Amino acid sequence: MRTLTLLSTGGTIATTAGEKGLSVAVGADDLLAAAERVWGSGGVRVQTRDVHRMVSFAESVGDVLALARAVREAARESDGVVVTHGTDTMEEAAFLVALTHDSPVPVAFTGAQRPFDDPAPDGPRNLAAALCWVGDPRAEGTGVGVVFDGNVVPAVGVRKVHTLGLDAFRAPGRASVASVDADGVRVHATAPKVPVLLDPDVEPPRVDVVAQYLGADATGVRASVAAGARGLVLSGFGAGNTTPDTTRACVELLGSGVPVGLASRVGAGPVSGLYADGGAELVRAGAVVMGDLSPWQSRLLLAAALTHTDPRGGVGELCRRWLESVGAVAGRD
Ligand SMILES: NC(=O)C[C@H](N)C(=O)O
Repeated sequence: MRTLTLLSTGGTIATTAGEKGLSVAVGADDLLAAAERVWGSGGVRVQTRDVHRMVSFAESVGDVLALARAVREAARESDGVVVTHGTDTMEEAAFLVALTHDSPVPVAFTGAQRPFDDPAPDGPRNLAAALCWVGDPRAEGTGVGVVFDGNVVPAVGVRKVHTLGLDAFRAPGRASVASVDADGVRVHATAPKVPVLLDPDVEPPRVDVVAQYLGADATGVRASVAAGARGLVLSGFGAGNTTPDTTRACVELLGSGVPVGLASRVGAGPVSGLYADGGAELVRAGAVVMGDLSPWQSRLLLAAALTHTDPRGGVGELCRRWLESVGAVAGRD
């Protein structure tokens, strides 16, 4: 019989209503029992562990690294791993775990938009689908994904696309790997192989995201560096543009050896250095073009790359090769 591991971390899926608002009240065993009422136990054995009990907007990078270590352990002793997690930072947590995951054992993040005690909760069905996916032999070697509202989406490129709707996770411009319903799993596409870039025992350095908005000056850039950021990612306009003040400050930073990643605030599509005095200027100065990754995933990629001492061609080239291998930027040859 296949053995799966369910790791619970909290999130709305595990919350109930109280006087002050929703708070985490339920652990892995109760979540599993609710999921098994959806389609039964599926002939697999599921072992459970509560890693922590938090809403995901309160998690730190250190908390997610502790989760990555729990996933590593679980992958050694089971055929598939499911993580229940808050949706607010699921796209970052799943991505960070994907950067550390070096096993063919599939990992699925899932959660809910409605609390555990909602009269029509989505959590049990999402969890049932996630267990069904990682318990399917065709999931082996597909890495880390997010299973939500019946879709299986790879962690790389995934975004939360709705604040409250049930169909809350997509990777715009990328295919779903599979779908899951009461009939079982339908496989649609091959998941990209994700090269390991981060040791989960190593805390990466601080990398900040700097937002762009009409008339933004360079205060955010300067404040981040003053606060100790070893790299920055710009959440740029459109295909990756920045205000003149931001461009000037970042060109200066790049000149002094601080890596700057270029991403977009748009929500879909790749960035490209097109405009003089905007993205083109930054790319000429050596900014790392983050392809279609969100600023939040880009920031974790750059932080992970910075844990490597003197990588061949530098940190920017390490990111570029990684982005190319997961299909986030176009290949050179
Ligand atoms: N739907 C959710 O899970 C949102 C919740 N605030 C969380 O991220 O923990």
